[in-house]
Amino acid sequence: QPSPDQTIGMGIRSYDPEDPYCPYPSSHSLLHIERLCDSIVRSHRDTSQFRLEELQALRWKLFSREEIHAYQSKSVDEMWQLCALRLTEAVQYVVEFAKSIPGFRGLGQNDQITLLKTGSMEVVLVRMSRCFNTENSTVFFDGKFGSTELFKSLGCGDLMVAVFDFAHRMCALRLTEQQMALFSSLVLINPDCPCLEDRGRVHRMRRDLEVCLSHMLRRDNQESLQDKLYQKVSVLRSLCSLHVEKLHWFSQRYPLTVHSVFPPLYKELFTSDLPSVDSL
Ligand SMILES: CC(C)CCC(=O)N[C@H](Cc1ccc(NC(=O)CCc2ccc(Cl)cc2)cc1)C(=O)N1CCC(C)CC1
Repeated sequence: QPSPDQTIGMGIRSYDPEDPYCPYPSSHSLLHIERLCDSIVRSHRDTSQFRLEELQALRWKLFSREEIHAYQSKSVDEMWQLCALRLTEAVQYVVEFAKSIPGFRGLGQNDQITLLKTGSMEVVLVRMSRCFNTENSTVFFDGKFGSTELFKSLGCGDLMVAVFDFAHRMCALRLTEQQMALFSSLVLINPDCPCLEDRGRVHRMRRDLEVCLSHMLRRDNQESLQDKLYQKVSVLRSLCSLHVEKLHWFSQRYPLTVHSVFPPLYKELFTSDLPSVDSL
């Protein structure tokens, strides 16, 4: 007698729930999809770095003129180190999120790292909208909210404008945490990544996540959001390559800083040298 979730909805063949990505014909039981949604939403909540309520409570805690002046008086490499540290922190939470996406751990180590190398920065930029205040264009950084002027000494004003502009546009979509969770998992599970070893398996994961997202948007009566979200992916890619480009510019001018002070995880994810696994 097949167990209930092996026959509900489109699913016609039983599958091993322990290995949700064993190859089976393109059919998913509704229960499988709803379970997948729930587990991704839970993972997002458990790895979101800051709860929305915390960020809401802090959103009018702005830096004073003196504090802003202090940041602007930091040297280029000092400010870069601080931002790289914050970026690495944010990436580490995204790595934990990725590892708890059903099926991700089932991928080969190299494919996990390949997906993280490209996707983790993109998810950081998606999540960043949670700590962005569109009313005064400020972002949570180092305990308070600051505008682009805070980052003047980085010497990459164009990137800052692009990052803040993207945060504005993400906020305009007014995603719920559930929708952000699913969108983040879609950004990470990218079968178009170059040099994937088991592309088929990533494809199957991706297809289920797409079914999850459309299922959720239908439930939220917001199907129009689907196209807007998929359009955001290309902006994310360009924003990430701008980050990497600026990092190369910076590492040429301050090679010692990048090679001695930058957080190890950051060097692996955003530089071309071969990744190691343990620091993940
Ligand atoms: C609270 C949670 C919900 C989410 C927490 C969160 O999103 N933290 C981010 C992480 C972050 C940090 C830095 C950047 N980029 C830059 O600084 C551009 C220059 C650059 C490029 C490359 C390197 Cl190596 C170093 C610096 C992107 C993101 C954060 O701390 N932010 C948001 C973005 C501004 C620019 C800085 C402050």
